[in-house]
Amino acid sequence: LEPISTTIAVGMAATLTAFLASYPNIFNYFHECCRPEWISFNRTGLEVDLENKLFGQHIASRIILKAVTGFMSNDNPKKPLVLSLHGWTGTGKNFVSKLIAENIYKEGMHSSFVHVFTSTLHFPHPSQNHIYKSQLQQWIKGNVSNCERSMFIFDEMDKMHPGLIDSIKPYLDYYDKLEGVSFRKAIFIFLSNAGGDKIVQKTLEFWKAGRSRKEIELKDLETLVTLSVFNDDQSGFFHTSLIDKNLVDFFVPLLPLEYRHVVQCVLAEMKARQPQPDKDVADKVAKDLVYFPKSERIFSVKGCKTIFSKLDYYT
Ligand SMILES: Nc1ncnc2c1ncn2[C@@H]1O[C@H](COP(=O)(O)OP(=O)(O)OP(=O)(O)O)[C@@H](O)[C@H]1O
Repeated sequence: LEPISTTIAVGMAATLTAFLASYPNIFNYFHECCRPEWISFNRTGLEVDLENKLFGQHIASRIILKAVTGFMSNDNPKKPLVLSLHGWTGTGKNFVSKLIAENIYKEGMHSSFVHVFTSTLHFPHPSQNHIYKSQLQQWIKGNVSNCERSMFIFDEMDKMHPGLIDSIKPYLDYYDKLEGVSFRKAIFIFLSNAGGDKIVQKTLEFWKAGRSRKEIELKDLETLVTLSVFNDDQSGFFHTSLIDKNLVDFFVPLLPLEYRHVVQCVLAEMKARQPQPDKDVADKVAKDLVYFPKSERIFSVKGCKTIFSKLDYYT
């Protein structure tokens, strides 16, 4: 009979060998790298997250699940995935981008393959646009050559200078390779408030007609949003040919949030902080927010945006 210590040692050696076989470079196990161990799409995870964590956005949930699933399950996409998310403030545009990132990258938004640009923060001075342009192009190219499954999120896209948007256009197109780099597996997500007022108008129309919000379909909003974005001279999309060249694969409208959605947001945040969420406190927080339009007071002016700091005050 072998001593127990020998059996354990043999077992450990076998485990170590198997481990080293799957990780030829042990460094990759601990350090994020561009490999399936770190980047792999979890469709069920995204579906469950959209269902349970994103409130009041039935259209966005459906499009995003379909778009991301289709793209990530295609090993040879013809172009990068380009999503343009539109909606009123605090309706979940950044939040849903985070859910996408978390279900693709093990490190979620902290992944070194997820890059966020905020127009007013990263490109504040129009006079520097020529510098921003080449920096942005170099940055995108460098990151995609490092990892083709990179994700780029552009926040406040409506405040981005049209020239800057134009400079990233080639990367969104159907090119096989650009200067030796293929961009076809990258994901670009544009976030903006552009078209948000049209989405509000339509949602209000349904409400006034006594129709359920869930009856609103993408076709009720898509043309409205693209037209208003395209014709809005305040918007960065204006003058750019992102829209007329069909480089955006999906326009994703986010609906304005109602009182009941705000309550859901507060309860979700409470749950994250303590095991027993308190519905009365959630109601109090939601009641103290401002709702519009003035006569009907249906939609939260700031969506779910400010509730987190308010919650500290109520608990
Ligand atoms: N539809 C939603 N469902 C669940 N939580 C939401 C939703 N909308 C907003 N939230 C919560 O509110 C926070 C702020 O929302 P978020 O930053 O996503 O808004 P936004 O649409 O990007 O706003 P802005 O246009 O002002 O940038 C999120 O981190 C999330 O916790």
